Amino acid sequence: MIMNSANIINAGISEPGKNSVIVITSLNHDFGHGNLKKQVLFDINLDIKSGEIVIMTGPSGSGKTTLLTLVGALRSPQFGSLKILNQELCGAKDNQLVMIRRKIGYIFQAHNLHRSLTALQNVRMGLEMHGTFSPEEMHHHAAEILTEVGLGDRLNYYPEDLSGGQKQRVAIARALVSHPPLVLADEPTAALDSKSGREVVNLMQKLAKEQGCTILLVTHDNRILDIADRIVTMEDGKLTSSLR
Ligand SMILES: Nc1ncnc2c1ncn2[C@@H]1O[C@H](COP(=O)(O)OP(=O)(O)OP(=O)(O)O)[C@@H](O)[C@H]1O
Repeated sequence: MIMNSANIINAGISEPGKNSVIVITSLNHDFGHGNLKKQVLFDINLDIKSGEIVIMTGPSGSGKTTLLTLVGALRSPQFGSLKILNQELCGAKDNQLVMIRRKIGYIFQAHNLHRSLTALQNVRMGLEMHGTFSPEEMHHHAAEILTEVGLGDRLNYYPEDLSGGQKQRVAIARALVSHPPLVLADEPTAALDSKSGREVVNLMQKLAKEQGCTILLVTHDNRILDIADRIVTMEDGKLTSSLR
């Protein structure tokens, strides 16, 4: 593992908020209005440091995906405080949410690859939205990270010609190609057999540690808990425990 400053800082005792990528304070969230109003998150407090891999587990319907989408700036927080990379998302304007999204890599259960694009073209998309790379640079970086995830001989394959594990590896390459400081993953192994699931999380862990990025991963898969630096549990909309 390549040690970077983030790992070294995390090895010691650190103050709340310092070197934090995610700082959540007294966060509540409701769905619906009036009689249909339902509170799904209650007084969430969480501080995740740079370079940490945190797994969130908990029963179905407990609020994990809701919290992940709030952290990912994919829905707007209503009450409390949610700071991602020092940007407050409560009350943030749309363009501020868009800027934050560019700094986050997303990996979902269903890989969400574009069927009409090759593996290489799908990964390139992870760079195109930044608008800072030439076509040659995008090609080079996409081919390089696909080779790193073991798909150097599948660059021009379409998703339908790849296995589930290979598709998820393309999704990981797409999420990490721009070296985002934060990666959010929702059930990344749910559609995979245990061997492919293990390969996929090992790969996420390796790339994340090399790049020094922070990962927040939601899973029901007990077989992958060992990759976490910390495990937090959601129950009935409350974070009930935090184990290191
Ligand atoms: N868009 C929505 N509108 C209304 N209610 C919602 C919405 N999204 C989620 N909910 C409700 O919020 C609660 C939490 O859902 P959420 O998907 O966050 O749970 P989860 O822990 O991720 O579940 P799972 O493990 O099954 O994915 C559930 O009761 C769900 O029905």
